[in-house]
Amino acid sequence: TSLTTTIGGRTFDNCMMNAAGVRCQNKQDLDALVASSAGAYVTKSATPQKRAGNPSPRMHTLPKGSINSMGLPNNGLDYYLDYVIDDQRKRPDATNFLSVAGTSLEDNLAMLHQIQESEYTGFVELNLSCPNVPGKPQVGYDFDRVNTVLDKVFEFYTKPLGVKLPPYFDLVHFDQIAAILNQYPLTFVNSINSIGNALVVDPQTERVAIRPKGGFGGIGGASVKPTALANVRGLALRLKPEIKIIGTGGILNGVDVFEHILCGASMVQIGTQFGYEGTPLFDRLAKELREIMNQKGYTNINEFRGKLKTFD
Ligand SMILES: O=C(O)c1[nH]c(=O)[nH]c(=O)c1I
Repeated sequence: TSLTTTIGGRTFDNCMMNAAGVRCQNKQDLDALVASSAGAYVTKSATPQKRAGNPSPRMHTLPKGSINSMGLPNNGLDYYLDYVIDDQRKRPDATNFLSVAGTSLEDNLAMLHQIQESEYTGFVELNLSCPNVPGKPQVGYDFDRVNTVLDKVFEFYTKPLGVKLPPYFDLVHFDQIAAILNQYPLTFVNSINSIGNALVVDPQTERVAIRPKGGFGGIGGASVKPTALANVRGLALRLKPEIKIIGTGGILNGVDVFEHILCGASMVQIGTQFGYEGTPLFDRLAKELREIMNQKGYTNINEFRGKLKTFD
């Protein structure tokens, strides 16, 4: 049973990888992903300069997932661009993802110009959905800003690029965001980012769980899977077929991977659970997905991608 998948003309021997932000901030993390059975890696979302991020405690684990308000801590674009270019020289046949999350249009354009001029030939994931930079609304929830950003980007950027989107909660919003995205030569769309600005309370101490923003942060893990599947399916039904979908959110087991692919995902990313389990996760998920595929008689993931049934 094959878990290979193709996006933007690049073939990945495994349809599973990490989600940006989790165990991908420094060279050691990324080397571990390279050494793992993950089909690719994505780097921690970069800003032009190194950032310390929000004050701790800024991440808290829950039985049903996690809450975080990291605040975009990262080593700066140069660090990650150097890493992916060095890796590309060593492994020219591998395709990976460089995530960028400027806190302004100018920063995003400056970073993409730098990447465009570089020898990097891999994918860029433009993060339009960081919920945790105080005072900075998520671009993904302002449709005019999404249009403006993509207009400006595709004036000059010619390498394969996708966007990381926040979860939407209204079918009209699926219609609106898909109508915008379908106008651009996007290689992929990654859905979903964490469910932003949730609140976790500790009833013992009667206090919030994390320090930044009065305790408000993005939720990941098991509890977000129904929202993640809805967004993957909602976009799969609306986006032009050349825009592939990366499914992220609520993946703990092989069955969750299967469900994301059934809803239309070509690749899946794992965040919260990868944070807990580390790279052995990818071996476990592949084994579990293969078991499901064998039971159902599928030999590759193309046979069931997007084949979710409805009652009608
Ligand atoms: O707080 C973060 O660093 C963060 N946290 C998230 O849950 N999603 C994001 O895109 C980011 I950039």
